[in-house]
Amino acid sequence: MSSPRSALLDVQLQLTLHSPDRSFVLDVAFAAASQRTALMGPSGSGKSTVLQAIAGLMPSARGRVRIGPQTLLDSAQGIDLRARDRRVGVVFQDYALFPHMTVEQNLQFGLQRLGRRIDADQAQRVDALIRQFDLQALRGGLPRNLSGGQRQRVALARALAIEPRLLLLDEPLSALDAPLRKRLRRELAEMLDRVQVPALLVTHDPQDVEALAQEVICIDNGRIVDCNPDLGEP
Ligand SMILES: Nc1ncnc2c1ncn2[C@@H]1O[C@H](COP(=O)(O)OP(=O)(O)OP(=O)(O)O)[C@@H](O)[C@H]1O
Repeated sequence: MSSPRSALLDVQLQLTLHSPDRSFVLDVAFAAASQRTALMGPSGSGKSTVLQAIAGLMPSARGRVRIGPQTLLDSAQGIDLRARDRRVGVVFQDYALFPHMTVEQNLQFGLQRLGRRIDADQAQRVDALIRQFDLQALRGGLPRNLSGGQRQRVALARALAIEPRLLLLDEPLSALDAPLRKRLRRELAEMLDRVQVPALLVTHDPQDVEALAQEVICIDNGRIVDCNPDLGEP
């Protein structure tokens, strides 16, 4: 498949996951031109696997991943950047904050190289994110003492600390109850507008798509499918 020149995100991935009793084959190709794209599909269809492969967390993935002009993976050309070098920020379903680290340490984590302290520019960036996401009063607190909304802000700020080329959000609202979900959906939309980093967002919820995405890609059983299949009605 050729990649449209205007694509922000150009993805073509093949991989197989094996367990003793079954295998799952993922074979997808899609391009997204929008700043915010939703990836929708039923449970088990491969959404998280796509995000992990884009982030470089699936070593067996083959194919191609480009963000604008940057190639992160091109198996035909022998390019396969390590996860750290891809500069892809991930917000996991349950936020995956490090429980023993403070808010500030969570934000610093992605910037640290083994055994080294972060430099002055990086510390400034963390400070700016703490201000931007209104986390000043919480910077020394531990994740277990934060509300769902505060955790979401920390997770997003942490993903942005690495100055990502792309943000991947894996069901960022699914851990929340309905009223909070509604409020945080709005806040997330505003935050994503503000940060101006392209985002690919996994969700099951059409309301998330409406509020957060300009384009939708649908996946089923490891394949890209038509989001609005023609039902053959007159
Ligand atoms: N090691 C493995 N061996 C075989 N199949 C696996 C393995 N790991 C995951 N799978 C399967 O891969 C498929 C895709 O999983 P994935 O987590 O990407 O789905 P998903 O669309 O994100 O689902 P959900 O919406 O429930 O989070 C699932 O059917 C899952 O059972």
